[in-house]
Amino acid sequence: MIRFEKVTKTYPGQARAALDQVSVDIEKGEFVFLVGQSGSGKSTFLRLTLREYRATSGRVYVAGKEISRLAGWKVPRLRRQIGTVFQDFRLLQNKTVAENVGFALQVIGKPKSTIDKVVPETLELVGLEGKGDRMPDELSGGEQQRVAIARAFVNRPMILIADEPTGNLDPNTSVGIMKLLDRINRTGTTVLMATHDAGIVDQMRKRVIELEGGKVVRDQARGIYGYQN
Ligand SMILES: Nc1ncnc2c1ncn2[C@@H]1O[C@H](COP(=O)(O)OP(=O)(O)OP(=O)(O)O)[C@@H](O)[C@H]1O
Repeated sequence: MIRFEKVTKTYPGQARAALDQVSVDIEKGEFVFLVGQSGSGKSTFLRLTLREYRATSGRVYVAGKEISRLAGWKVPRLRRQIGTVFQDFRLLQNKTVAENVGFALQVIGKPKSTIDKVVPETLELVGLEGKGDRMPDELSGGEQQRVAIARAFVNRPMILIADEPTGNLDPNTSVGIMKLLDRINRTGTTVLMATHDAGIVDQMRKRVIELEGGKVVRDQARGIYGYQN
């Protein structure tokens, strides 16, 4: 589903590569934690997967396609297959919960009848049934993250990328968010999550890929967080 072949990314003006000859293979349906100290290259890995950047050398494949060579006009189609969730939720504050989730379908041209059916179903899936008419600022942090996950998942992407999704949440709330991501993963969606949350990684026992100075230093099935902050 995601394959990096000797991928190097050097940002303009930087002497050191942010990712250095990284090779990784992630199968459909896997749940993978990406760990490593600040600056180790986690965000760069995620951004290359989304084609926000092109690799300086090497190849990045998503769903069998080599995306570093993808024509620019095909990038939106790629991104539609990848849901994204961030630490800071990134909800549209002037739209209701249902509108935030429905907007993702609206922009890809889905008819209103589909949106009216799928949005409540997805809100129910994330445990927010009945809260569609609320505004984001009327929700707790954990609930706002559930809205963000609903928005990322509403068109059933093949891949869900989560960058520190529990970074702003207390431990109990984080457990709820992880249960939800696990549930989404069980529907067949590949989940790739960058995190500094040792407790969560140790509890979930999923595959752990550790980066250090832009290199993969560990790739462990049913792994633990395993490094000191
Ligand atoms: N746009 C950019 N321009 C120049 N250098 C960058 C850019 N983005 C990241 N870097 C550098 O690339 C390296 C890897 O950064 P990256 O953001 O991928 O790390 P990270 O593991 O995601 O860190 P964090 O945990 O703090 O989010 C760092 O040395 C960083 O300074």
